[in-house]
Amino acid sequence: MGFAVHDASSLGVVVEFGIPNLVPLGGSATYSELSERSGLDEDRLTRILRYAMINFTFREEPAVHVRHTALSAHLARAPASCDFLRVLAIVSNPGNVCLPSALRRYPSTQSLTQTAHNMARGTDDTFYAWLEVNPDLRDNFDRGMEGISRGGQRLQDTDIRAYPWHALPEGSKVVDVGGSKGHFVRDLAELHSSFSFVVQDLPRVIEVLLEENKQSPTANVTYQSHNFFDEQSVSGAEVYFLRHVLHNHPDQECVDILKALLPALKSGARILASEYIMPAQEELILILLRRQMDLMAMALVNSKERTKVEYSALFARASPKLVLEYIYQVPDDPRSCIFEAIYDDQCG
Ligand SMILES: C[S@@+](CC[C@H](N)C(=O)[O-])C[C@H]1O[C@@H](n2cnc3c(N)ncnc32)[C@H](O)[C@@H]1O
Repeated sequence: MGFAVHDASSLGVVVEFGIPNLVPLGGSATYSELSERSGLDEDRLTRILRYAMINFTFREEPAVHVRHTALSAHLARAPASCDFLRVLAIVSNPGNVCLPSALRRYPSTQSLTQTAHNMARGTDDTFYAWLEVNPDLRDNFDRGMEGISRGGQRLQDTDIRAYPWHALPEGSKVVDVGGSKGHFVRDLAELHSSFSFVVQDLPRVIEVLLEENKQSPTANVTYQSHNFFDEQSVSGAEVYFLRHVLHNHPDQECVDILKALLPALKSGARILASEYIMPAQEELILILLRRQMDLMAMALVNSKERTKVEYSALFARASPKLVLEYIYQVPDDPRSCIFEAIYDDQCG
């Protein structure tokens, strides 16, 4: 287990150098051909791939000829999965491996700047502030968020199916707070043409989005730079959607993010928080994945994956007027759920 870091590092090299797409799906390529195509020297490439083969990623048959397995062929066919794996490899895992020394230095802190990420990168910036000043890594991260949502372990289809979007009034406004590349909102916009959508994120993300969507803008989607710790700038929307935002923050910051929404809420407005939930009991593999995500949240942002009860408590701390109405799930994804809190100005 101590060496398992190289499961991740070898997989990281495979996706970083785009090896899945360099091996023909119906044939083979030699190490020397792959070295030439990828630009990685043959000796290192061979050793990396032979390690990856132990994890059933590629196989060698006959000697020095590399072929696909089901796993490597999946990577060739699913660029979205590779985008997310690249985030793990390039952005997250340097922080993940620093967890032991970070906890030795900071054994009990909730500070966003005393994390394994800070130790790994030698920076005093929070994870997201650091991404803002590293544009290549920022782009890599944003593509990965779209990748995990479109082809990875956190499909946004779950959010589209779990919540009764059709029951919202015609012409509803939905604000996707921390919406990254707007991938969720653009899919939802296709299904609900009467709604209008605002995607909010940090300036660097929105700059890139505006540029990318210049040619073919989606009619009812707009993009806006907004720091979600500041007072919400779009008032009177029907829905404020936070997908995978709270799990990146310690409790107090989550409460601050929710409180920053309050001045914009009309009575009946909904805050929807879509998150993984830490199960009480589940299949072993699902628990492992949740535990892995939980430790990554600890390593990068001093946060945690929370149980349903812990998420519910965050709404109550933000305001007694936020009434947790319902928790939505789809039967085929017990890992994810959408918490719906409705703002009731008569409460509290
Ligand atoms: C884990 S990603 C989730 C992205 C998207 N909601 C999804 O589900 O794919 C968290 C997002 O929050 C954004 N974010 C982080 N800090 C922020 C802040 N202070 N204000 C606004 N957005 C922020 C990040 O840039 C990132 O896009």
